[in-house]
Amino acid sequence: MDWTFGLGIGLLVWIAFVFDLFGFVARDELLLRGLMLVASGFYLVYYFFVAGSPLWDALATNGALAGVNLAMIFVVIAERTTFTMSRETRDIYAHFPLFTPGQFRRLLKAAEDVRMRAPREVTRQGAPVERVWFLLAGSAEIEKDGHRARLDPGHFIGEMGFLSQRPASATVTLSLGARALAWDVALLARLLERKPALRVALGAQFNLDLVEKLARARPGDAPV
Ligand SMILES: Nc1ncnc2c1ncn2[C@@H]1O[C@@H]2COP(=O)(O)O[C@H]2[C@H]1O
Repeated sequence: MDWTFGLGIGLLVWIAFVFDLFGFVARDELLLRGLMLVASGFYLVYYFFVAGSPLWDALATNGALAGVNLAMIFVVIAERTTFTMSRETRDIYAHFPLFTPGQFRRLLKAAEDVRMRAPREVTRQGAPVERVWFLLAGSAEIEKDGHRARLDPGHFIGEMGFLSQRPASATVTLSLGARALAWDVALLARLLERKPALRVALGAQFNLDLVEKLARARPGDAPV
């Protein structure tokens, strides 16, 4: 095949070099990977045509690298978008605006989705918090020092004890038919240790939840 175009097949290597160069200065992982993938394409064409017969070793190794890069591009896209989430998962994700889709998937994977077949006490005032809960549907009754209040869906339960490493500040009972996500505190702590970005996101989400709970209370309200 005639590759001269007046410039020679070596032009492909220079074009690939420009894409690689822009890739190396890109700060965004997806952009970097995309540019490197395009560069790989030019290299592969070059290796195919540069000699009398294709340079199979170079084609195989560079092709494999391009394949891995392409797979990682799909992973990064999945981490950044909600494309692959079911409608139900997307509805739950709406409660977690401070998480990237990827962080949310990780958090959800560590959770148990529990539906209450009977009212269930999930924290007891003064006792250690065993699980952090997020109420998705139904309601919860909060009882503290004889005062009662209702908690609606969209709030955490047990986050105060988890954050402060103190016993539960109130007794909370989930209603019959309620649905909640539950995280074992030891497993959650381990997960957050391994994933610092997730720890930051969950910390911010807890803060937001506490602000909403505080905003509902009026000065002089009963403690719950
Ligand atoms: N005033 C309040 N308003 C809303 N939720 C509360 C209030 N007090 C306690 N809770 C919740 O009840 C939980 C009891 O266990 P924690 O103290 O770990 O975390 C507490 C909060 O999730």
